[in-house]
Amino acid sequence: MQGTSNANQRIARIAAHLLPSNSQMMEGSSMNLGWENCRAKGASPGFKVAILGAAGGIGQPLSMLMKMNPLVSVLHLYDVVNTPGVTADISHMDTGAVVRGFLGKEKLDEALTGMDLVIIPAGVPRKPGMTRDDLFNINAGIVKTLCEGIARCCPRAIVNLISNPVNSTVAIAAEVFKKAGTYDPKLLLGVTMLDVVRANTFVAEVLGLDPREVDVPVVGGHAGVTILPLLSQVKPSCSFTPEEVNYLTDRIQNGGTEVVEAKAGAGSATLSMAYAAVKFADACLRGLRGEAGVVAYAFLESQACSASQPCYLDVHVAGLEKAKKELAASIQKGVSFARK
Ligand SMILES: NC(=O)c1ccc[n+]([C@@H]2O[C@H](COP(=O)([O-])OP(=O)(O)OC[C@H]3O[C@@H](n4cnc5c(N)ncnc54)[C@H](O)[C@@H]3O)[C@@H](O)[C@H]2O)c1
Ligand SMILES: O=C(O)C[C@H](O)C(=O)O
Repeated sequence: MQGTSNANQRIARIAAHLLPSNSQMMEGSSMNLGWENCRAKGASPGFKVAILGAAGGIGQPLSMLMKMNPLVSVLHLYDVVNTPGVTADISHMDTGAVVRGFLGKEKLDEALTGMDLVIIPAGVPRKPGMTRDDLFNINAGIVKTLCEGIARCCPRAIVNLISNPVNSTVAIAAEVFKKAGTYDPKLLLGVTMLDVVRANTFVAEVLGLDPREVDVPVVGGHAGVTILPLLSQVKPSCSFTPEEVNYLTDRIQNGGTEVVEAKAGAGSATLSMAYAAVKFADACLRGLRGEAGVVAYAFLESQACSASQPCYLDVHVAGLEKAKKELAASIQKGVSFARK
């Protein structure tokens, strides 16, 4: 993730055709476990998923929703506080996944061993007046430690990274995995699905449609101007006035701040984030099991948009240069932190 091409890491299309190699590699590995081995006592066949930061504002509803996902057979809940209570509570739900709780740093490796998918909402949230980048000093270290565990215990797992600032934490994770020799850009995904969820909702409001009928591609990173809603690519096909474009772009780019201010010091988006994280995780699991045509957006390193192969976005997206500049700086900040 260096230079211009780094700034271009942004599109995520988790299409099933990208993932067969991943599935194949996992078949032969001692970590992964084909469908049969994924069977836990009392559970249906399915995937093993760990949530790191499971007792938090996002972690709790996310754990509940993942327990309801039929593709999950084993759910590991890890946090440095309160995991036993959350685990006991969630484990009483009469759905297929078996739930296990892991409390404290010494349990991290156990929580991660054998996982197919690791979702990370660990870290502190914003308060009014803060930027996501203001969280860097605390969250960078948390993400680094957790990713070192992933490299040790489940190097072929898909990682869904939620902890902010996503534009830098993904770079930190990538550096950790590179150092461990386990980095595969296809497996490391910064979660920007909440931007898509918000865009669908706000665009549907303007168009007078049901949000479930609306599909707004949102690319780029996950902070202010780095969030790039592609309003010309909305489905169903439609057009907006310049005023609508300004209103929608501003609202989508600042949706997180809208929630932070409304919560007035009690944190940032948790419930909509848990919903978005599950939507994204479900897309990953469906891709992983070989389902065709699964498409989602995330923040990742993409060779498709390198300097030598300009991406079509370079031509069409207003604000892209601004986004690239800010992304390049955020990525570099993460890289420098991880390398020091
Ligand atoms: N990507 C996105 O779209 C998006 C959306 C909303 C929030 N976020 C980010 O998600 C993060 C979590 O938000 P929240 O509202 O759930 O915060 P929270 O404070 O409610 O929960 C965070 C949890 O992380 C745990 N934690 C802290 N250090 C840990 C460690 N070393 N290992 C494991 N767990 C650890 C805490 O104990 C806590 O339970 C924040 O950084 C926030 O900015 C991202
Ligand atoms: O805005 C935040 O700090 C949390 C999150 O990134 C969001 O978009 O809601």
